[in-house]
Amino acid sequence: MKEMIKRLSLFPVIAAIAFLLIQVICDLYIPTLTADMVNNGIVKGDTSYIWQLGLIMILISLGGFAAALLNTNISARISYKLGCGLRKDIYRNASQFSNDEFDKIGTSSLITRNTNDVTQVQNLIEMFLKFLILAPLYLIGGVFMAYRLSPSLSTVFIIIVPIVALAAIGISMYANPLYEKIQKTIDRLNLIFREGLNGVKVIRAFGKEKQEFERYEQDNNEYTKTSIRVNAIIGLLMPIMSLIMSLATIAITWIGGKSIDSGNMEIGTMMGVISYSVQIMTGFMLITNVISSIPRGMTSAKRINEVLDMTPSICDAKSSKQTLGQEVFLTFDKVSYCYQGAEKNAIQDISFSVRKGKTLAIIGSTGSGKSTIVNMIPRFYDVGGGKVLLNGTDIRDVAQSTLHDRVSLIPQKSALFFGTIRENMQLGKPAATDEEIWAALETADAAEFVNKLDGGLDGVVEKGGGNFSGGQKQRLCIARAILKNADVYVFDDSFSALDFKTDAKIRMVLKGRLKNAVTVIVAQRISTIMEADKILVLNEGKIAGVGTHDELKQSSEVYREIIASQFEKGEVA
Ligand SMILES: Nc1ncnc2c1ncn2[C@@H]1O[C@H](COP(=O)(O)OP(=O)(O)OP(=O)(O)O)[C@@H](O)[C@H]1O
Repeated sequence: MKEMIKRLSLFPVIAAIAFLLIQVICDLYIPTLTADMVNNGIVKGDTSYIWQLGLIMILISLGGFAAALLNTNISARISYKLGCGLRKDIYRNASQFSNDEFDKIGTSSLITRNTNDVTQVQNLIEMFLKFLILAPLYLIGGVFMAYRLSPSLSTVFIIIVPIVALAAIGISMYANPLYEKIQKTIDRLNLIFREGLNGVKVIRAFGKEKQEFERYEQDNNEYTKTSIRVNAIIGLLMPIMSLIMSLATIAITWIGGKSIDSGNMEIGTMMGVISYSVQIMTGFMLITNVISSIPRGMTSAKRINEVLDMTPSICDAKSSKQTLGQEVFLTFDKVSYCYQGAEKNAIQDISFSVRKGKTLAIIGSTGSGKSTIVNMIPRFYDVGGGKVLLNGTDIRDVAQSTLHDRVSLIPQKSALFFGTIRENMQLGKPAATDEEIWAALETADAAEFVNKLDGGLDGVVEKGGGNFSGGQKQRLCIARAILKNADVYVFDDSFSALDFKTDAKIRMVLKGRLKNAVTVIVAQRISTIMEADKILVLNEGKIAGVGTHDELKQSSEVYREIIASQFEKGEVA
């Protein structure tokens, strides 16, 4: 929470607290004036004193009202600005994360932290500025003012206030871990809900709706059970406080009544002390209302700090050279990588080199490490051993922005964004003209269907490209990637949704267009890669063969098995 408080601007906080103090002083002064009015005005029948004091009381009440309004306004501004800053920083930090950090925290948890957790912290700060300071001031101020009126009557408060305060602290400490559990369950609920919505078609196709619903229901019940438990504990506070304060009021009336009887106390004094008991009670009520926000807000602050303190494992070295060599070539030199928590390397001792104008193809069974290799090229993961060199320079010695400028990646999963075709294409080259975009679409065999869209380049792309078929999405992604002027073009299984004819047609046009760059193609189909200058055959993360199609047919058993399996399916022409 300290880190959250450090983010607040000093002046508005001081202003909010100052107005709060004015409000409390005004509120606390009223019972003393009431006692004075009863003892010296009403009992003695002094009308002018009653008018005079009445006017002062009205002015003080109005002052307290104005101060409360200003405090509320400033507190809301402070807390909303804090929330805005936190969301911005979480977004900025998370956008620097490498895949390792995303794997560690999880996308769903990041979303919960950026929404729910920020709101909890925001609420706590607002409550803190409005009530959390007010409550102890009412308590301490009320006891102090009551003591000034009657030391004997206020001994009742001196005994009960610490008891109730200790009960509140104890209950809050007990609730703290339960709030942590609640936040984690919300993370899981979000994860299952998100997965369920994204994969709704698969779930239906496999008839797994019931199992998925049960998985969700289990966490949902857990969340409800824990929330009910927390509320039952926190809910104890209010009745306990009410009971104690009622007993206190009875004690004050009894002791006060006896003192008035024996002529040792005036009636106004007892009325004043009872008014202070109401204010002390209000202080406790405020604490009760906000006490649940404290552990919840603190848990959320901890979760937010985890994201803000997380330094991306992949960052620019201080010695980052800003330039790459002029001669275009890509080299992997004995590269190995092991995913976090995995028992063995996903890829092991991978070495190859490809020059400008040449195509390297990577083939292998699922899970053999193809995507892992291509993710190393833009440094989405850093090598565990060995090195990756672009144009002769170790990519870790280059600023990431320079590297990303020179690498164009078409990921396995087509990523299109809500907007227009033009906006999506311009991600590849922000200043691309319509002619350039049409030329790229032509190369990717996408011009024809884009032409038929209402609005052409202004045609709408729905979220995730939902209004296009799998093959159309892949073609749009290819067009976007080749618009970018890069040294390396990486196609990670980007032709899989295309029919054989379109696949061959696009690859032929691409060969001419990308003649000044290195092309890396990952594919499952032999027909997609058989014309490549060099084919890398992967098996369980290791190289099982390197060569051209004809060479591998002779030398690689794994390659022959892949060909045989595809002949059986009739996939190889
Ligand atoms: N984020 C990850 N965390 C842990 N292990 C992973 C992760 N991503 C991949 N792996 C593991 O690394 C190995 C290689 O995976 P990779 O995705 O590179 O294979 P692939 O050849 O591209 O597979 P596919 O053809 O199915 O896409 C697999 O055993 C996989 O289970």
